[in-house]
Amino acid sequence: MDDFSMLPMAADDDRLHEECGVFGVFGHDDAAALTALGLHALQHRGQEAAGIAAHDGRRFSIERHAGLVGDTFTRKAVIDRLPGRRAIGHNRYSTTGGAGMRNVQPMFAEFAGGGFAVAHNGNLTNAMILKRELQRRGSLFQSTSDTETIIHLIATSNHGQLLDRFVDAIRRIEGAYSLVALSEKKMLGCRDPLGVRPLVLGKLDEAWVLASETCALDIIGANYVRDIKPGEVVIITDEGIESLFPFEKSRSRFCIFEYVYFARPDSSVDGRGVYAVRKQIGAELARESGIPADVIVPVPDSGVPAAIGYAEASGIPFDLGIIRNHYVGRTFIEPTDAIRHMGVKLKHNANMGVLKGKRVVLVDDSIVRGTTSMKIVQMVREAGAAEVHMRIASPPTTDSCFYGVDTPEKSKLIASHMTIPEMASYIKADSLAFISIDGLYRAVGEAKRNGDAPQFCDACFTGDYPTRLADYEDRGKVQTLPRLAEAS
Ligand SMILES: O=P(O)(O)OC[C@H]1O[C@H](OP(=O)(O)OP(=O)(O)O)[C@H](O)[C@@H]1O
Ligand SMILES: NC(=O)CC[C@H](N)C(=O)O
Ligand code: SF4
Ligand SMILES: [Mg+2]
Repeated sequence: MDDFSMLPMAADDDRLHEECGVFGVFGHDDAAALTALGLHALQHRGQEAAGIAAHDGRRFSIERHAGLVGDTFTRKAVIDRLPGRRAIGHNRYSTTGGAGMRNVQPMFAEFAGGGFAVAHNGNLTNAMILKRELQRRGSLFQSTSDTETIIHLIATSNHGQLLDRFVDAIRRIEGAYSLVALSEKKMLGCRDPLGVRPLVLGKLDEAWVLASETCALDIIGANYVRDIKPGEVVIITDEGIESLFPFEKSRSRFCIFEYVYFARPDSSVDGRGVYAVRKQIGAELARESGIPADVIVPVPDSGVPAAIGYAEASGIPFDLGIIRNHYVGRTFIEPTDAIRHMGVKLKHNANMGVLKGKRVVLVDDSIVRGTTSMKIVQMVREAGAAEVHMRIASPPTTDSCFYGVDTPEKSKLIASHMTIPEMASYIKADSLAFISIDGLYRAVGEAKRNGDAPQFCDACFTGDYPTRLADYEDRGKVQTLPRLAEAS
């Protein structure tokens, strides 16, 4: 069997998966409890497992558990096992390596100079190549996650001080990473040179806070200070905060899909409110591909802000024609194929009174495999709609993500092998339109996409990857089989 355990995993089901959330607090008596709250606010970024590592000035403690933050970290006994004024945490949705406990973060290592815990959002694109090289030199990997590579690069660095070793390690990794790490004396935060994944700095009284998104600052009442810059390493100690910029300056390529789908609408990235951007995408979409209709209906939850923007710009009333069941867990187990095909009905149901006899425009953020749209169009028709038009708040998803978002492989992306009219007939919509790539850029405040130097990562819509994909290009070569069976 070919092993691609160190390559991003292809999602087995029909939805886009989240990525990960990271959080850290330095200098607060309730560091672990605040971290649990921060992770709870970031729960949308990963639901497989959660973990917290804390340091009390003498020792580290760590708790890692499968499932949601609230399943474990609301228990006083668990928080009591995480003493200290410093803590970091992680919500995981795996992109490299299975979902088993040995891959759950934060990862912890004992170096000659002391303990080190690290939490990673993103995905490394050369982790497998580095892993092979490190193993040949004697490194013993405990997991199959890309993140562990960073630990071995630090351990085997020729530099002396931990910070120099850390910088040496991040200079060798490629791809996307927002990291939060804890050493004996410091909390580190860092973003890859292109700043693909988000990371913000906040302050709560005297304590420093790092978080994937501003909504995690809000939950604990911390003030937003600023976004960590692409390629920046922040070093937080009892003496204060310092920054290093160990990379050559390059243009930022933040993930544009964070604005479309991943980030929480109440978060801001680089001063742009995610909710406002989503509404603007809807407005652009209405201008680009408006159609006479009676009602604008979002596919909840992720389609809601774009549908509001579409309705405002088109002057057509917005209404909730589809109701979502919030108790369907994101990892709901559908035991048989027949039941699996009913999947969307478990989550969405038509609100007949709003749809009957109406010309309906459905607004969703994206089409990945087409499963959701096909089922929703059918459901809306069965509820008596006269016409069903689908409008999508992102360009067609033609390519997989290698930077921390678990998309299916390219061949499973409907837009990789169908034209828009073919997709329209596949999902049985009366019409289908996607926002243009320039329309999307306008919605985030740019005049248009700069083809020579794109302002964002938009590779899943353009195939224009901002970094080399070394492991992917190398995938035909010898693979390292995981020796230990693990949950996938
Ligand atoms: O074309 P498909 O393969 O069906 O995938 C596309 C759907 O997946 C996502 O929603 P999801 O159901 O993941 O979650 P949400 O509730 O956050 O919108 C996205 O918002 C689309 O609705
Ligand atoms: N989605 C993510 O950001 C995952 C982080 C890391 N690549 C892992 O698989 O654990
Ligand atoms: S490929 Fe798409 S989802 Fe992945 S980082 Fe780039 S824009 Fe974001
Ligand atoms: Mg959705």
